[in-house]
Amino acid sequence: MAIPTIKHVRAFVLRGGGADYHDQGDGHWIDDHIATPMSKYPEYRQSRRSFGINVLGTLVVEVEDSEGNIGFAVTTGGEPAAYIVEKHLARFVEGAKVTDIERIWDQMYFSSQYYGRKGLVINTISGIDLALWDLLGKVRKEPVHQLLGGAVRDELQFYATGARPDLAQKMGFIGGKLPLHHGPAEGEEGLRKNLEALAVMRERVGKDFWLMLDCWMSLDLNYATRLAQGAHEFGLKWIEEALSPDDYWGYAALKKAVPPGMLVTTGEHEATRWGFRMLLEMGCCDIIQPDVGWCGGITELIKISALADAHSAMVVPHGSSVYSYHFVATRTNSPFAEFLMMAPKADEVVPMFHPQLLGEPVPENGRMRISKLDQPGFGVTLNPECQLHRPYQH
Ligand SMILES: C[C@H](O)[C@H](O)CC(=O)C(=O)O
Ligand SMILES: [Mg+2]
Repeated sequence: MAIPTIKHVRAFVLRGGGADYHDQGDGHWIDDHIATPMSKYPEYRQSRRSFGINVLGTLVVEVEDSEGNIGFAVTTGGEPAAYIVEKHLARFVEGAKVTDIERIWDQMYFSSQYYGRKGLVINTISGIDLALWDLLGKVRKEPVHQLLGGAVRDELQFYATGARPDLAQKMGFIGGKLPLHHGPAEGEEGLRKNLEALAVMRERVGKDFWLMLDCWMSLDLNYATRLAQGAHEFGLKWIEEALSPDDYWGYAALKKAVPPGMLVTTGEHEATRWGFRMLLEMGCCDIIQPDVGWCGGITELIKISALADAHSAMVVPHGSSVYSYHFVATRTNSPFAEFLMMAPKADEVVPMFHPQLLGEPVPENGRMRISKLDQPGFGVTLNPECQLHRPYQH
């Protein structure tokens, strides 16, 4: 069979939720006084949008081959990412074969290393990489999980992230991860309130349901240690992203300091095999949480996951909807998945990247049959009602 070549790469920007899931309206639980590294400034404490968490918006990458097949993906990155796609990285994609994914990744990464390596540039590379996997799946008429070697289980099991683990329990999820509301600048009273919120939730869900705390990089080592110790009596399963992603030394110390049985997790703002190598070799955590749309895409996640396996660490990707479902299905060291509750009150299951994707599967009773992921590529289409904007062209 002749292998098609890639003819066009296009980058668009979209606003309003979706892959940039922090880009929500007023009153959403995800923007309600959540502890962040900016919480030390009172004026940026109440809302993450106030410091600009949603300035970028969604990046949509489309790749089209010589036979008219189109692969696409969404991630965070917006207009600056669209610029990088069109003005820089497109040259490594156009003209390549649809199977050249590994070489394209290598060229994108090393040609942008002098200004890239992490953050926006790796989000951008991830978006292109996911679009290429989607295209390959469409060309081969196979879902991405089959291209990755096939599913190792019949269904995925999910925990839910959101303000209402008690409702998530009723919806069949195996656990609930609460956002932490108060950072160190809110002192002892804030710490008390954090523990009270956990205690209230434990009371509501009973003793066996998993409860976790997502600290979104907001703490220091001392506070994180005290929070973990205080949370132990309420059966906290894990403390997530307690420290700055750059503080590998702090994570290694935190992992030693938490009560026995409590897990330390992090990695959603980490990128590439080299970043995760730091986390794994320094003994920073029990579970790594790469975001498929931010860590380098599927091509890089394969490497990150193999490294984690060799360190006996679990890989439970952060959010990222279908892009992580197809991966988690194929790995024994990814025993469950995250579902971000994007309903404003976290009281119902809505597709994580709503409204941008059509055909986006959601867990039912906290589970998803792998047969829900059997369409070619990632099995989703762009919602034609979303207004695509193409700010740059090459
Ligand atoms: C709830 C967290 O602050 C964040 O918005 C999502 C996240 O970190 C996670 O799902 O994990
Ligand atoms: Mg998190």
